[in-house]
Amino acid sequence: MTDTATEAKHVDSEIGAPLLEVTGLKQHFPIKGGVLRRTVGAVKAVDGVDLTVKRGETLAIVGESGCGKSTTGRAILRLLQPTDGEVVFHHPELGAVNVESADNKTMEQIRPRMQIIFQDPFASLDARMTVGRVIAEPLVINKVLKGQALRDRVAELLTMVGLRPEHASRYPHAFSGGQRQRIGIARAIALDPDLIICDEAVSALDVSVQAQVINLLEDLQDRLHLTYVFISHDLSVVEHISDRVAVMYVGRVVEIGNTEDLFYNPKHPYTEALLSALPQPDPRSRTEIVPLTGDVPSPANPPSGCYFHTRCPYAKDICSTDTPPLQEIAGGNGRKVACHFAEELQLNGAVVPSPEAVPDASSGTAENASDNDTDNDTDTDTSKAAAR
Ligand SMILES: Nc1ncnc2c1ncn2[C@@H]1O[C@H](COP(=O)(O)OP(=O)(O)OP(=O)(O)O)[C@@H](O)[C@H]1O
Repeated sequence: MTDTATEAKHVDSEIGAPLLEVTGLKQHFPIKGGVLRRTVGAVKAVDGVDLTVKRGETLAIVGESGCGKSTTGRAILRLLQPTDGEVVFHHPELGAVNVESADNKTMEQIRPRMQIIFQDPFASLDARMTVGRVIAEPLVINKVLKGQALRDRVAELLTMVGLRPEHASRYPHAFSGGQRQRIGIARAIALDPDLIICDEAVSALDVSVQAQVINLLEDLQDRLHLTYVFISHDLSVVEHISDRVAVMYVGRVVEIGNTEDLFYNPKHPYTEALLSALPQPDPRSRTEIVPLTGDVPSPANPPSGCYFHTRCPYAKDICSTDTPPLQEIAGGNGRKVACHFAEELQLNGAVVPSPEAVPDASSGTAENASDNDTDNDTDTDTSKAAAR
């Protein structure tokens, strides 16, 4: 399929319509104990997540380590079989499909449309595969192309991510971190997906390379009408890339809303605490830091009521007994918050670095970014060798 055909394929799809609707999603992992290895409990990694992802948008999922971001991503794609809940994917031809209960034939049709990019795209791949084979594999497995047409498509994909067709014959270890992530992106877009889950996709990269890869993701989103779920612990990156943000705490979404609203006017005390730890461009503008005292509760044994009450500076009696539902707040521009006092609390937002403060990645376009990666990446020697 040519690049132009890829772009045209999505023209009829309505930007802004729901692409993914997640309701009550749970992913519990059994805890085994005793000599008989009986199930004695469960790690409630994801414990009732509700969110909607609109076609064409970037929804970020943020939260401290262990709050269930990655597990949510994997359960959405059914890389894990969800314990409970619904994941409805709006397939361009099949319409609304329940992913969690779809049969094998339907899954074969859905899987190509939902892809994932990991922090290390090669961790689960055979290091002896050439870059060309890595990118071609999904096209081969799904019997989409073969022979010269396959080689042409791989060359096209390499060019689309800012690499060169001749890179197809090289091995992943010869590339820098930024280039390896570009290869992972080429593989993810090979089947012309609707949705890509980016799981800490730029977290391991040097900051300037990170900006170039983000630019590439944004460029591809425009060209291919992609929808992203962007899982990250880095709020500066999230502020730059996302249209909306879901904040997770111990397996649940506690706040979800438009990025700007949520960053400058948070409504959940946990969001306020996360934002107050952000570096601020002007120290005079620093708002009071809300310290996150204590540890994140174990998802195997979460507290009663609101899971955040044990660390919340505003907690009252009701918070330890009653679980606040995630619900839309009045005049909140569609914002949903799971806090008994969401409409009463006056919380501090963040003064985050403006997009200008993110290193200029304007030179990181598809044409020349591979060279910039090699210039800026820490893995300079091997990447320069690969570029030669
Ligand atoms: N296969 C598993 N078996 C048991 N527990 C698991 C499994 N996978 C994840 N967990 C637990 O589920 C919880 C959520 O993990 P998850 O990786 O989804 O969090 P996260 O927010 O993505 O964190 P990080 O940013 O550190 O990756 C953690 O307590 C983790 O230890």
